Amino acid sequence: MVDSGRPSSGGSEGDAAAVELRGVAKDFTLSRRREPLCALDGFDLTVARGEFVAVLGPSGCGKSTVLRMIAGLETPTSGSVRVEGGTPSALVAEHRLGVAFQDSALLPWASAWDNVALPFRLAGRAVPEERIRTLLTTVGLEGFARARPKQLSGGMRQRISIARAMALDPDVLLLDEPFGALDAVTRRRLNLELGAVWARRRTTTVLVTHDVAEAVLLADRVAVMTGRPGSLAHIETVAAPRPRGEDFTRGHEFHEVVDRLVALLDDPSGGRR
Ligand SMILES: Nc1ncnc2c1ncn2[C@@H]1O[C@H](COP(=O)(O)OP(=O)(O)OP(=O)(O)O)[C@@H](O)[C@H]1O
Repeated sequence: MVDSGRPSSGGSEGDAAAVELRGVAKDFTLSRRREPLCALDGFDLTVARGEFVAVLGPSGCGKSTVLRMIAGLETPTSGSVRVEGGTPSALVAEHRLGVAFQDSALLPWASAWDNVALPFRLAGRAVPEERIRTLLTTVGLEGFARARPKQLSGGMRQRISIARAMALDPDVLLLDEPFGALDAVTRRRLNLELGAVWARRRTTTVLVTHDVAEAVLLADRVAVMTGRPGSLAHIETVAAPRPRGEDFTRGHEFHEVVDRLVALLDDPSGGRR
């Protein structure tokens, strides 16, 4: 099922790259008196079209910065970030990028329905009622279309965020700890649901997470970063068929990969070779 490998950043040859970061460095200037903080240095990652890649790494290694660069919210200090062959901002301008972050704010005064419909309105498109209904059903909220966020649980709100990120059927979906604030049981259930939803559409996805089991359950490949300044330490291919359910998470191969990745993350060298 698995194939642990050297940190080659790419999918197999011939795959069309949906996301490509090459030699990316990012320095943050905190104040004029202090040295810039080097968050990333020489970071490479290639995500093939239709691939699900999870990014793991020690706290502060630059995972969110990577995602924010793919989303066009940060620019690299050096190196290049290409998404679907163009710049992230070009993809954003065409509404082809879906983003769900842990703190993705839902409109508090709007219903679940209106929150999921928001991307259509922002793109100046007619709201296709059937599509909104399907999205709400997909994330298990068909009975809550009229509920406002404060009437819903944290898990339900995260499902709305994910439905909203998928609303325009984006070319690339970016998920930053989307279930980070949830209890372990809810998180596990949503992981299984997201895996099932993803297996139907296979949207190119990059997920940032601290949860090794979540990464192995959901991803085709898991990228492990070094400590700050972050670079790619290791790529793990998870070749198990989809959809992956409880059987997969109970199998010894799943636990073998999880253990290997946990050991890498525990390595005080941060996985540097
Ligand atoms: N806008 C910013 N200005 C200054 N420093 C920043 C900024 N954004 C991130 N950093 C710094 O860059 C480093 C990487 O941050 P980032 O949030 O990408 O890490 P992370 O791996 O996602 O962390 P965590 O796992 O703890 O969420 C951190 O040291 C952080 O303090």
